[in-house]
Amino acid sequence: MEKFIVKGEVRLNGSIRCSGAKNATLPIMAATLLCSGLCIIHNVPQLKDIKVMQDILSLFGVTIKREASTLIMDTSNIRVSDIPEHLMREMRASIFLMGPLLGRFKKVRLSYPGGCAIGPRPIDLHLKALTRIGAKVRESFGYIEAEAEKLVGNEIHFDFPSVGATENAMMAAVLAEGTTMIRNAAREPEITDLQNFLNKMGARIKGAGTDTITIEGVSRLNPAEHQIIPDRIEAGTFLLAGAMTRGDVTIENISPDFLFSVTNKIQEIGADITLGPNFIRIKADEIRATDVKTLPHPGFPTDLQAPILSLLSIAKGTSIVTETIFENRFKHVDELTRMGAKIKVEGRSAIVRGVANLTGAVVAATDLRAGGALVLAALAAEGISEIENVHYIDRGYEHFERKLQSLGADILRCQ
Ligand SMILES: CC(=O)N[C@H]1[C@@H](OP(=O)(O)OP(=O)(O)OC[C@H]2O[C@@H](n3ccc(=O)[nH]c3=O)[C@H](O)[C@@H]2O)O[C@H](CO)[C@@H](O)[C@@H]1O
Ligand SMILES: C=C(OP(=O)(O)O)C(=O)O
Repeated sequence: MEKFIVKGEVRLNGSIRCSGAKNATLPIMAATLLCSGLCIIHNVPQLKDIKVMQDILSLFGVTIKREASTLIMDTSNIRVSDIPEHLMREMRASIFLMGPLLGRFKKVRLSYPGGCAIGPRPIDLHLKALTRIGAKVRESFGYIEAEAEKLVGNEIHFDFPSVGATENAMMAAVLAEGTTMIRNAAREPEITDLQNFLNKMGARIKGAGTDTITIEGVSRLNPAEHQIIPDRIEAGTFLLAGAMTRGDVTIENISPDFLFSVTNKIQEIGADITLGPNFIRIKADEIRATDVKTLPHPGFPTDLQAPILSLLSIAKGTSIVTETIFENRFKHVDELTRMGAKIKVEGRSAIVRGVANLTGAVVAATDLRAGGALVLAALAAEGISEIENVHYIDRGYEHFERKLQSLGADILRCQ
């Protein structure tokens, strides 16, 4: 198992280029199953989750070639297939296969998706949405089967704006007869990216980015070429790394619009933020405590809760971080405590008493963003830290240590 060795207390300095967004790429890759022909997807990050999606799609007869950050995906010879349970379990995003397969073949059978252990992650909203447009869903022996003679547009109202359920509903409804309206839809930028890709394929979707999405069904979709949006979570993590090390870091190739909730928070705690048309720069010195509550977009993203908790652990004063999206997303707290952080979890909140210094320790990533958060803590800590379970970090941060090294960090990957 690989680990990172980090020597802390180096101020990060310089600029990095933001990679393409994992959470936009995964549903878009799944959406290529909706057409027959050659789709070209640019700005695809090299990540473990993307490789798993490639493996799953190749079972369906999709041939995929990577040229640098471009995927050339040929869906001309798709066949229906089962997805082995071990691949479904690899990541949450395997559930994205459901919408497109149902849309295209009117039938899908798969087991429950896996993914990071950050609390229960039911798929009831996905299934309800598919049922609303005519699918009959059966769940038995750990498998879900959905089929429909035809899919028919309808109103879907989500009790909660689930990102994945909104995306699955969009991908199933594009080939339905008539119009589907999704209310209380999630508003994340990745949903707008999916809408843009599907529309390039010939879909008629509008409203992504708002809480109401309208999909006028069409009879077929064509292959398309698309550029994935930048990864706002990666950008946010590097901004927080800049603040954590009292550094001066510029993230290039990122639209500040994606990150207002994060840049506002960072300003609130005393760092200087410069927003450009296509970049964000952070300069930080002393950091003050603040309260943070995760919310669906445009609120503060849950995927940056762990990284900002690391930062607040060395802020001046006491902060309260409340996680409202996932029930069990504070596993990094025990590890941060080993590094000298003073954090107490009470229900859905973490009370963080800022300390002057963290100290290096051997810690283990418990999930993707928890792993990112521990690296951030190690960058600021006195002495040397070892971060185990790097495979979680590789799920979602492209060339993480290389990018940090380019900013001056002393970080090495080893066995
Ligand atoms: C691949 C991907 O894009 N992952 C992101 C996506 O995950 P994901 O799509 O899984 O997140 P959701 O928005 O669906 O989940 C949010 C909340 O809704 C609940 N829920 C969801 C679906 C459902 O059928 N029933 C239900 O109760 C979940 O348990 C969770 O408490 O959005 C999350 C919230 O921004 C991010 O943290 C993940 O990085
Ligand atoms: C939780 C995440 O991803 P997933 O939904 O794929 O588990 C994440 O990207 O932080």
